[in-house]
This record gives sequence, C-alpha cells and structure tokens, in this order.
Amino acid sequence: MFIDLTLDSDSDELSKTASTTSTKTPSLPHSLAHRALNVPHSVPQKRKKSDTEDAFPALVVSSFVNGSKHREHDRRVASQPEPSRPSSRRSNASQEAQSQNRRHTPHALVPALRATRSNTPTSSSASTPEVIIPSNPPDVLIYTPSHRLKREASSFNSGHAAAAAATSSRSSRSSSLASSNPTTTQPPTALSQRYYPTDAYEKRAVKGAYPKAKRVQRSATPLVIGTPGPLLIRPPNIRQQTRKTMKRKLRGIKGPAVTYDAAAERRLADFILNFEFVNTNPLRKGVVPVAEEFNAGCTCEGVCDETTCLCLSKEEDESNTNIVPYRAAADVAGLMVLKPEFLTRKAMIYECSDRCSCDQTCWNRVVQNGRTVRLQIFHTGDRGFGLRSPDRIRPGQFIDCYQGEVITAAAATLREADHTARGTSYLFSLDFLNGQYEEFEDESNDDDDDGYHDEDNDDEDDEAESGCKYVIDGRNFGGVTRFINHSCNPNCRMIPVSRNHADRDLYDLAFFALREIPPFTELTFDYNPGSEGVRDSKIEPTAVRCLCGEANCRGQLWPNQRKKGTR
Ligand SMILES: C[S@@+](CC[C@H](N)C(=O)[O-])C[C@H]1O[C@@H](n2cnc3c(N)ncnc32)[C@H](O)[C@@H]1O
Repeated sequence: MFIDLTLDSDSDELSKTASTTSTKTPSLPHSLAHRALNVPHSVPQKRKKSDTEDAFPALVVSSFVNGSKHREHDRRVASQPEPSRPSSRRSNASQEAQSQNRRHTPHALVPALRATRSNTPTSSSASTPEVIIPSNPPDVLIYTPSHRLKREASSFNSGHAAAAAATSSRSSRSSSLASSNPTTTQPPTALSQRYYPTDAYEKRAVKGAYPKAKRVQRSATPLVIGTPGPLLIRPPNIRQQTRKTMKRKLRGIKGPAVTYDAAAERRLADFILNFEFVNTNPLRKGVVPVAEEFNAGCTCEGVCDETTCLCLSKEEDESNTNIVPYRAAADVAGLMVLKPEFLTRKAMIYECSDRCSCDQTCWNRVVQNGRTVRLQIFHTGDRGFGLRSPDRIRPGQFIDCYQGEVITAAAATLREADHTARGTSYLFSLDFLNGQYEEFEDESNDDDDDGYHDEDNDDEDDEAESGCKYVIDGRNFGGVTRFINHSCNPNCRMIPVSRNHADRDLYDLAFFALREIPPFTELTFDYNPGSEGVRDSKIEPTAVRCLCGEANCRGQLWPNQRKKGTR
C-alpha cells in the first residue's frame, strides 16, 4: 500500500493509518494530507521534482520502528542518485529492514526506504549514505512538507486573502503580490488576460480579416448520387392530403356533424385549403362591442315569465304587451321553434343573457344554445356550393348563424371591390337597427358640429354612406352557412338575434326555417329582403344574375354587391 500524492486529503483511511503508525507523525497542511491507495507499484512513481521530491521528501514511517527518527537524514539520503547505491549493500539493508520489520512492527507497516549511515547502528559499515529498497515492497510512505513548500503555501494563502479583500484594486494588488512572490501561482480573475487578452485585436489584425479560401480539387471530389428518398419513390398523394385537411376542418365545426356530398369532394377540398371555419365571429380592427356592464337582464326565477320578462321586446301599439318569439315544437320535447306570427314580423329577437337571473333551461335561450341539425355541403352546378340538411327541419326551427369576420363599414367598402371583381359576395351589413335612433342621433350630433373636418369621423362617413357601422364578411373565415344561396322563394329567413340590449351594432344573424324543409332540400334565403313581390323592372348590368329558377325570380341577387342584411 502506498500514498498517492495526486489524491485529495480528507481521507479517514489516512488519519486511521497515521494514528496507527505513530502519534508523532508530522501534521501536514490541509493540502498535503493524502489518501492511501492500492497500486501495483512498490515504489512511488517519479514526479516532477518541484512538486514532489523537493516538496515531499520521503519520510520512512518504518524508521519509527526502532525508535530512531532520522527524517532529515533520510530525506537527504533518499535524494541521492540510485547508481551510487551498491547492489550488495542494498540487498543487505533490505534483509536487515525485513528482519527489523519482523522483530518490531506489530502491524503491516514496513519501511519503504531506509537511509543508512556509517554511524547508525542499523547501517552497514559504508560511509556513503544509501537508499535501501527492500525486496519486500514498502507499505506506507508519508512525505513531510519541506520548508520551501510550507513557505510557498503560507505566502499563497496570505496573497489569496489579500486579493479577495481588495476587489477594487484586485489586478494591481495581484500583480504586486505576484511580483513579490514569484513562486505564487495566481488564480485567474475577471480581469485576467486569460479571459480578456489585451492583444486579441492585434492578433486578429495580423491574422487577416478574412480566412483563407479553402482550395478544393473538384475533379477529385466524388459526386455521390444516393438512393432516392421516400418522396421520390412514392410522391405524396395531394388529393388524399387535401381531403384529410378538409375533414379535419369540418370536424372542428361545433354542433351536429357537417359533411359533404361525395360528388363535391374534390372541389370542396381545394376550396377549404384556403378557408377557415370559425365558431364565433372574430372581431377585426375598429370593432368594439358594448361592455356587458351596460346590458340589463331579467329578474325571472327559473324559466322566464312571458308576461313580465324584461328581455322581451314590447309591441309598438298601446297594449305594451311582450312579443314572445318562441314556442315549444309540437313533436320534439325540449325543442323551441319560432312562433309562426314572428316569422312574418320585422323584429329583432332578444334572448336572455348571462345578466339574467333565469336559468340555462329557460325557453328564451335558443340561438345561444347552437345548431341542432346536421348539415351537408354540396355543389349546385350553376351557383357554386350550396347547403342542405340530411335531417327534416321543422317550421320555425333554428338552423345556424351567419358567421364571419366582423369588420367596420370602412373596411367593408375596401373589401367590396374585391368581392365585386370575383362576382361573389359574402358581406352582410349589421344594419337592422339603423334609422331607429336617427332622431336621437341628430340631436346629439348638433352639439358636435364645430365646423371643422374631423379625420376621426371618416369611418363615420363610411357608416353614414353604407347605413351601418359593422359588416360580417364570411369569405375567408366563416361558418358553414356562408354556403347558403339566394332564392327569390326562400325556405329560410335571416333574423337578427341579440342578447345585449345596449349594443345595437353587434348581434347574431340567425337562420330559421320558414316552412317544413324535407331532408336534402337546399337551404336558401332572400339576400335582398324587403323586395319580395317586387319584380325589378330594370336589372342593373353590374348585378349578379339570379339563377334560383323560382317563378317569382327577380332576376338579380341585389343591386350592389353588399347585401342589405336583415332590414
Ligand atoms: C354567400 S355566397 C353563397 C355560396 C356560394 N354559392 C359559394 O359557392 O360559396 C353568395 C354567392 O353565391 C352565388 N349565388 C348565390 N345565390 C345565387 C343565385 N340565386 N343565383 C346565382 N348566384 C348565386 C353568388 O355568386 C353570390 O355572390
């Protein structure tokens, strides 16, 4: 067993060994204690002179055995070059060491080196100091720190403490310490040359701004054409992928399934690649809903009382009675449908809201509960895609809302040109309540009239021109109802439905069945309500021709591209 000088110090083994060896073992500085280690050599490996031999002159532990502790002498002897040691003496000394060991050592410690001198009782008669390397390998070697090493260690510690205390003048202090103690190795600091070399710039300049071009011999470079990847072996099936995308997007629509007619698959898949279905209307720049705090709710308990519910609109006559929009369907429990008389009215439906005290099962919550019928997209042949339902739809049954981006009237004016150029339009004005507050608005505008042009009013100019503040655009983002075509004899009607009495510009455009609609019948509504029964005498040359094929067809969808909404 012997001591590995490279290992760390705090070993229990060492302290144990040291205590069993001798209580007089010199106490080593912390960094000089060593751990005993089993290695296959009998003699410590040669180390750098400055690190080990000078610093750790060998102390032969077993020299304690016979009571003589000639450490200094041993150290000197151990440093003698090996060739000066006669082999015969070495063997004699070795034998003697072994016998000493056998006689006196109660434990496994034996000397590694034994210094001899002519006047020592255990030495041979030779006057030259010798190192005796016993044939039996030494067990323990503990090196004593030299005076020089002790000096260096203490000067290093004091220099390190001083450097830590004076952080501001660290570099100068360190350098002065370094100069005063040339043997001290300074730990690198933040200002060290190692991290911030002051000559880095010069070195780069010498090296040159650009690296040298790599010279390549092209003729010697092999051109390897590997085996083709999966893309070349089996090209992706674009059709399959677009179909998958379409199905994924259709699955994202809330409510009962929305499917498509197999004959329309290819065209629909191509179209849907550039279209996004939405479940709520995205509000675009400039569209600001009236805060819920301004809304009022009813105070009904459980389900609403038709006669007292505050949400319902009042008849305009003197009776002041509530207009009740819904009734229970005759054949389906829990299904609410529009009252037949409401279908012929021109009124907005006000449903109960989150501000109401009635519960969610209240009969006055129909549109907000969403679609209850399945829908199917198909291709009409001459009017693009159309929409129908595989289910029977009852008169007055809610189908779905028209959905799309809500944009300002000014934005709609800009988009309208694009819609016109394409010959299709998906713009629906939210203009139902326009005109109903004109009297009040005229009075309030009088105060504002200061005779100056206000740029902020440009949007309002557009509004005034178009007759509404906001428009719903279902071209690129929309619900499945954006496929409903126009008919001059429609089976559905678009009715405005609100849950916020305070907001007259933002509300839902809900489709209700005007009559019984058999399964797979195309759903249609009038794009230009109010002109029913009026056969246009002159068809505008720019208007989209109506192809509904009904006997009462007016010949054009609407005079200009933007639909009038529900007015
Ligand atoms: C809201 S979209 C209806 C869905 C549309 N067919 C599609 O494929 O996307 C309105 C457009 O459909 C076409 N359209 C709807 N009803 C029509 C009709 N009765 N006659 C001719 N074209 C019609 C017009 O091009 C119109 O601008």
